[in-house]
Amino acid sequence: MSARVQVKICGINDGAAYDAACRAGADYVGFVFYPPSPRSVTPEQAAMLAGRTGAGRQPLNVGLLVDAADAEIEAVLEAAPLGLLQLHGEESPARCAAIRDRFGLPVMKALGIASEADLDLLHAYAPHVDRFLLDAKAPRGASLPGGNANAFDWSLLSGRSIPRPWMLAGGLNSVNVASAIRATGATAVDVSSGVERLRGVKDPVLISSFVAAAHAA
Ligand SMILES: O=C(O)c1ccccc1NCC(=O)[C@H](O)[C@H](O)COP(=O)(O)O
Repeated sequence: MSARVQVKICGINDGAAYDAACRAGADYVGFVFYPPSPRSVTPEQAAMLAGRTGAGRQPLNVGLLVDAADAEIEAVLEAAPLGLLQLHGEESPARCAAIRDRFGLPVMKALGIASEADLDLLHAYAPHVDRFLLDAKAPRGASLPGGNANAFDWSLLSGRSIPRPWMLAGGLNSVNVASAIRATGATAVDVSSGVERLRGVKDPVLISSFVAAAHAA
């Protein structure tokens, strides 16, 4: 029997969503430390959310940063108990390595995938990161580098060996997540827009149905 697919709910910014993710059995929750995002939280808000107990298992807290300077990462880590840093900007392999060394936390590099050429980058990053998050590229003119509800061509991943553990992201929801898992062989999935009622507002019912659909796949 194959292991259950892991689930990350990204962009948690209120207690009801955090509790719903815990109750549903999400493995990871993502806190967005990027003020232009409607999902953004302060380090103190993330700490409050991560400190909630009583709604089931505690997921691993993931801090999402976009081209953050060391001082910003330091300020986040002083307040928020994170277990994984998701780098979602233009961080180079060397910058990923420097962040991993300096802060002593595992690093997950997000890569936008639109073509085979984007997958070639995996090899440059692999020695310097612990995981990949394979996401759609932001559409031209998008205000955010991620969390845009668009999917990439999953067939690009079929038969590919990815040189680190990885999560599939981009335009997933409870209706398409099983097909996405079948098409790509993903063993972990990440969602943000697909569990929102309005942009930036998570819906506990959608969180629960997404996790159930991923686990049933
Ligand atoms: O979600 C954001 O607001 C965000 C802001 C800046 C950089 C990345 C961001 N989100 C990245 C994520 O991890 C999303 O979960 C991933 O892109 C999938 O998003 P969606 O297609 O909306 O499910």
